[in-house]
Amino acid sequence: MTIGVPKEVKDHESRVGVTPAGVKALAEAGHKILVETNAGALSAFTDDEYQSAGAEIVGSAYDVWRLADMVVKVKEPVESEYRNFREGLVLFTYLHLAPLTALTDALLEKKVTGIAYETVRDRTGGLPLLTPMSEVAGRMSVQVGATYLEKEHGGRGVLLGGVPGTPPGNVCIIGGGIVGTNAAKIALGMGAHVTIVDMNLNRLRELDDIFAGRLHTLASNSYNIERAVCAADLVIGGVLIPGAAAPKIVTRAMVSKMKKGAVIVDVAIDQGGCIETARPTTHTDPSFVVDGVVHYCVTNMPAAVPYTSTLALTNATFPYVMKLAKMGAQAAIKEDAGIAEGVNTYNGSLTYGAVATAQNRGWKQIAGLV
Ligand SMILES: NC(=O)C1=CN([C@@H]2O[C@H](COP(=O)(O)OP(=O)(O)OC[C@H]3O[C@@H](n4cnc5c(N)ncnc54)[C@H](O)[C@@H]3O)[C@@H](O)[C@H]2O)C=CC1
Ligand SMILES: CC(=O)C(=O)O
Repeated sequence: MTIGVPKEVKDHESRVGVTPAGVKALAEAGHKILVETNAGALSAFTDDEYQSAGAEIVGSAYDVWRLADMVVKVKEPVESEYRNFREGLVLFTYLHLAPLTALTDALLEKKVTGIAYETVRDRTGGLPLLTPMSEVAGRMSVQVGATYLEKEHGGRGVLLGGVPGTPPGNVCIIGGGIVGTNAAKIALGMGAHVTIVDMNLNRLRELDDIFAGRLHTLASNSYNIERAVCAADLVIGGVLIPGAAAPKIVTRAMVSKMKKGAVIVDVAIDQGGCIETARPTTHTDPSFVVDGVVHYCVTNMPAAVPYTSTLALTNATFPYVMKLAKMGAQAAIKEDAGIAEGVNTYNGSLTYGAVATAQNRGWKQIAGLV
């Protein structure tokens, strides 16, 4: 199979879909790998390293897309990349289609097989290709939030850990999954007072055990959420219903009652955001203020730490890249129920129910199409 690795074009996206180590393993297995020049440069991988590992370095993104059977990326294509879509192309990347109707239309129109990292499942029902970036974004969310809490950045001037004789900052984390757990680790490490809200009571029990009672757990309902966000200096949004548009569980009215200079980091913004006042932002222009509350809603947070993020992401994605290359997408989808769960578009059909619900359109089960 010919595998294409284009340079990412989304704002400040500095990760890359395959590392030189991945290229070496693919080349040894007999595959041809086309890497766009400088695709790995911001993750500290040079063209020379890719070439030594067995890749062909290609001068233009257009040629990488045109010549590849499967394109392996990191982020959902931006509009300027849609022209590269063509029938039969396999695209393996984050897609986050629920809030992205134009991208969904383009993939369907060109009959691209779109396999979304964020909906691939493992045998335990987990999301193995979302997890590593949720770990990164969860940990980052607290350091970003701490920075925006500084007066200089529009915040209320609270040091999360406080110092002896002063109260610590209050961190409220909505969603106790991978983002939430990793945010809690860092916030507790900094000495903050941490509350974590989830609708899954068993998850709250696990968190209580994991953190040995060092954080407060709260069942998710609008009464509890309003009280918790109003008391918070930093609110972190980490709610997910896989593939679906995130539910807006922190409302505009709640935000209006928050402390002035408090900070919201809505990590779930890639699925539309779980805070009603959130809208997607970029690393170039990451924040805005609503009702005196600073909002940070960058849809590709891990791009800020590309060396860590590329390694963490490709550690997880690479076995799937290898399997898709070895078997071909159709056979891999038939054989591996977890990969089948990743298929969001196939031969002109939408194949993921939660995306269809978010966009109010029809869909088909992938099992009936391959
Ligand atoms: N902005 C960025 O750069 C990044 C964004 N993300 C996003 O972060 C979000 C969270 O991801 P993960 O932590 O991996 O998901 P996860 O599935 O591990 O955790 C989500 C949690 O939300 C909880 N939840 C669902 N509905 C809820 C409700 N109504 N109230 C309270 N809790 C509720 C679930 O019970 C679960 O514990 C996703 O949208 C993911 O795509 C992840 C990485 C990077
Ligand atoms: C998960 C995701 O959207 C990201 O890592 O950019």
